[in-house]
Amino acid sequence: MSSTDATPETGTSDDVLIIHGGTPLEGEVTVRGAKNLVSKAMVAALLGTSPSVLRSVPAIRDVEVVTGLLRVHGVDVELDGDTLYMDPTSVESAGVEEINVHAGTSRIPILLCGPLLHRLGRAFIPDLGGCNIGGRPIDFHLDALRKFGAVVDKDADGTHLSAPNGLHGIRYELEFPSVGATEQVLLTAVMAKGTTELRNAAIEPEIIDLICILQKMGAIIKVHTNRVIEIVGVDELKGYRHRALPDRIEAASWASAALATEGSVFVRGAQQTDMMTFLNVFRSIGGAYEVDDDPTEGGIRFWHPGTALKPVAIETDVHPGLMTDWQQPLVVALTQADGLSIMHETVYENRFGYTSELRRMGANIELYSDCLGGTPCRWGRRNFLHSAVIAGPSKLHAADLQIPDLRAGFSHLIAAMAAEGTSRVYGVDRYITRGYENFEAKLLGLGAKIERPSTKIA
Ligand SMILES: CC(=O)N[C@H]1[C@@H](OP(=O)(O)OP(=O)(O)OC[C@H]2O[C@@H](n3ccc(=O)[nH]c3=O)[C@H](O)[C@@H]2O)O[C@H](CO)[C@@H](O)[C@@H]1O
Ligand SMILES: C=C(OP(=O)(O)O)C(=O)O
Repeated sequence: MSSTDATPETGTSDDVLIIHGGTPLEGEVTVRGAKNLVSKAMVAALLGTSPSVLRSVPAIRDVEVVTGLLRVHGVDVELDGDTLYMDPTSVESAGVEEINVHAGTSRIPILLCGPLLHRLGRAFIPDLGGCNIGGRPIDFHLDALRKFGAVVDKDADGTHLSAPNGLHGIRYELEFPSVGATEQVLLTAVMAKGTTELRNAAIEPEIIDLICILQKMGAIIKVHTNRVIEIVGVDELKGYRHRALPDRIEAASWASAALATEGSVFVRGAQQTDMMTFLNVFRSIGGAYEVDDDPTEGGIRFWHPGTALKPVAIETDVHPGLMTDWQQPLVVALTQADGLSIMHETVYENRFGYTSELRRMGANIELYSDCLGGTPCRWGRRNFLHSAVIAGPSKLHAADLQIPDLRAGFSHLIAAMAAEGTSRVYGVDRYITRGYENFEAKLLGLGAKIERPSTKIA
């Protein structure tokens, strides 16, 4: 599967942000619904026989992409402020070309399979987008769909699926607790005939929120201990009303930015329960935080305490471990810690590409083909052997940076804000807007000195 994000292009046009670094970020930002839930919640709306309403929807490109996909299938989608209304009562199949136009850079089309097979008896998956962070196969998805009873045909356009004999519940064990494959099984099993038992499932907060949505729609889903999820198929689901859980990746990105720039940022909407592992790491590094758990106005303030940051040895993992999408902004903060840190990536094959740009800025980061402490990775075959060793503190200096993917891009923004001098970061519109709402306005609100080539800062 190819990725539209796969080939970073040298920025030539206006897709560049000029950052005058060296200013601590101070102030407040608000995070809305999580990118990694909202897009899936939109797919779930396809399963309903009545309209769904999703609140706290962020203005990000992934939402636009899924809106386009739902519309080509005849779903009426309207956005009012941050509330999304989706009416799937006239769902219809769409042509390959129409779907390709709307597939964009997202990985979401793969998740339409189950709902479309239930609603229309067939589905089509184009080449998928998403971040270019190593191989992103869909073998678990297709294997599970086949077991549910789908017939899968690949041709030059993409993958065509049909379900001539309907879909039936399965007993299935994932080789790795894949987020997307768990969602695939959930979205298919809720209306399959009989019961499905999924073992070694992913249990990320976004998945639990998706389960809440499906339950509101009429599904019967039991989350057992030890990564086992049981789904009893039902004949019909109705629409839902739901407020998306806040984006814990965006929240952690702002927290890391506060630490790396020696600032203080209140992230309104950030929730302690979904960020416990991050908060432990943040504190271990020496960062300070305070939780305000007011249900509407609350959030978490993150700040640099004014004393030297401490090195840590950590590894990414599936929930409840340290999220792989938290890794890149944290590494920038670790360039400022006093000593040797290790960040071991166990989820993706190739998620340290961005460190070469940090090295050009003066960071002392080496990549090693070894596991943390020489021990094998927890997930058998996931032994990708990728560790970054960060020797800090390093004085970062300005550079021209080319963003390779979404989270790497935000880490480049943080590095540029922490660095002395003026950096140019290319690819912000192409990559950052996929997952960070109004990031420029938020940066300006925090006192960052940024400008577009055509504008002047005050
Ligand atoms: C839109 C969305 O929610 N994206 C998130 C989702 O991605 P996504 O759902 O794509 O990530 P997965 O959890 O599925 O992938 C984890 C690992 O499993 C592998 N794999 C996955 C499926 C498959 O069929 N075969 C296979 O080998 C992948 O290559 C990767 O090495 O979870 C990731 C892990 O928390 C996050 O980084 C992404 O931000
Ligand atoms: C990897 C990410 O997303 P996606 O799965 O949409 O590429 C991410 O959000 O960092």
